[in-house]
Amino acid sequence: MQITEVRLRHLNMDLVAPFTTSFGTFVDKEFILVEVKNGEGLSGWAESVAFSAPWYNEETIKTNWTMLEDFLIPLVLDKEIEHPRDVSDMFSHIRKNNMAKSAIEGAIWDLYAKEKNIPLSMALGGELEKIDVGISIGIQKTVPELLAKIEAGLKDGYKRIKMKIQPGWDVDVIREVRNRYPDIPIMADANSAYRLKDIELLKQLDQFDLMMIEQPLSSDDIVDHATLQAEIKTPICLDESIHSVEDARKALELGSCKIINIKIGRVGGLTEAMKIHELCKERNVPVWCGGMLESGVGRAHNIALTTLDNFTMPGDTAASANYWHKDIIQPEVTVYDGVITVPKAAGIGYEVDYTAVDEFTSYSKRYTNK
Ligand SMILES: O=C(O)CCC(=O)c1ccccc1C(=O)O
Ligand SMILES: [Mg+2]
Repeated sequence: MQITEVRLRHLNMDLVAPFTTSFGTFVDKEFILVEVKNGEGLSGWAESVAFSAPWYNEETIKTNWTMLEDFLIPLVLDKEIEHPRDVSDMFSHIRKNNMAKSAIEGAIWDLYAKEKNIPLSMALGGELEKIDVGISIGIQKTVPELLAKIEAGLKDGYKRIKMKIQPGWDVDVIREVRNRYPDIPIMADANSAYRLKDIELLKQLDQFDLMMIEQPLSSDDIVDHATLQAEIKTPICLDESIHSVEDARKALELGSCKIINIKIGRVGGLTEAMKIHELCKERNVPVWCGGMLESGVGRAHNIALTTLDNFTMPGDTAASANYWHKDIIQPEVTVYDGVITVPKAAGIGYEVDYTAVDEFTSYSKRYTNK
């Protein structure tokens, strides 16, 4: 396959409600949408999940744009690409910048699947036709507001409730949630808000029968997490700490976690995500697909990846309407009883709505060698 043109667009979409994590609050989502074209009029799509500020990882929209423009696009434009799985090797001499790499690699996977006229899920080797999803609920101002959000999530049928925690919004809040809902699957995501010195507090979480605690300690740590995991019963799930299959191997060998959250952008693309999935499958470690408040395009990629058979825990890919007044794909992602039916159309399986894309685009740029 050959990419003859790349188009980057900068979009900004308002969230239906603010989303607060231990590192900050989102009221809208700025992101880069990548479109790669071949000579036959087909387009492949993906989005960068980098945020406007470097508060989840070191990447930002601007660093991603620069990496794409200066390094990554020139490496793929007009090059003969035998298979999208080769793209990550073409980028291997460029350090880090995983979200930038993933944005173009994902678009090439979509284009490849469209050229073959098969769904992206099939191109990845995924077989599930329906996937289970949960919902991620941000830090709220009050416990009643949190309980109301949980109630709504349960009513929509989401298969598990993830609540964000941070110092001051943790043990007491989870206790109230547990008292109100003794049996539901709950997990907590700290986004690296604690340190090993908080171990006594973290041990208290064991009483609530949580499915897991996600990324309690530093975003670059796997050593202290191993110490913590040895001291608590609740499974630790790593998110921020895992950037590659090598990171995953080391974390599993150290005993730093029992579950891994796979985010395509964080690990540099679908090919690396599949490698982590494979490693975890060999070692009987369950994985699930994390979310980054994606538009429908990123959501579609998450859905395709989740069709691989070791994605045995519900992911964060909730319905479009949970985030957006209007999404940029047709149809939007819908969830019934906590289940998404995997689309069967070619590529990402949803049509990108150019009118909606234009509405949210503040600037764009075309790259060709001509
Ligand atoms: O609903 C989603 O897309 C996931 C929400 C979420 O938990 C999240 C949102 C923004 C940044 C990091 C995270 C995370 O999983 O840690
Ligand atoms: Mg997380």
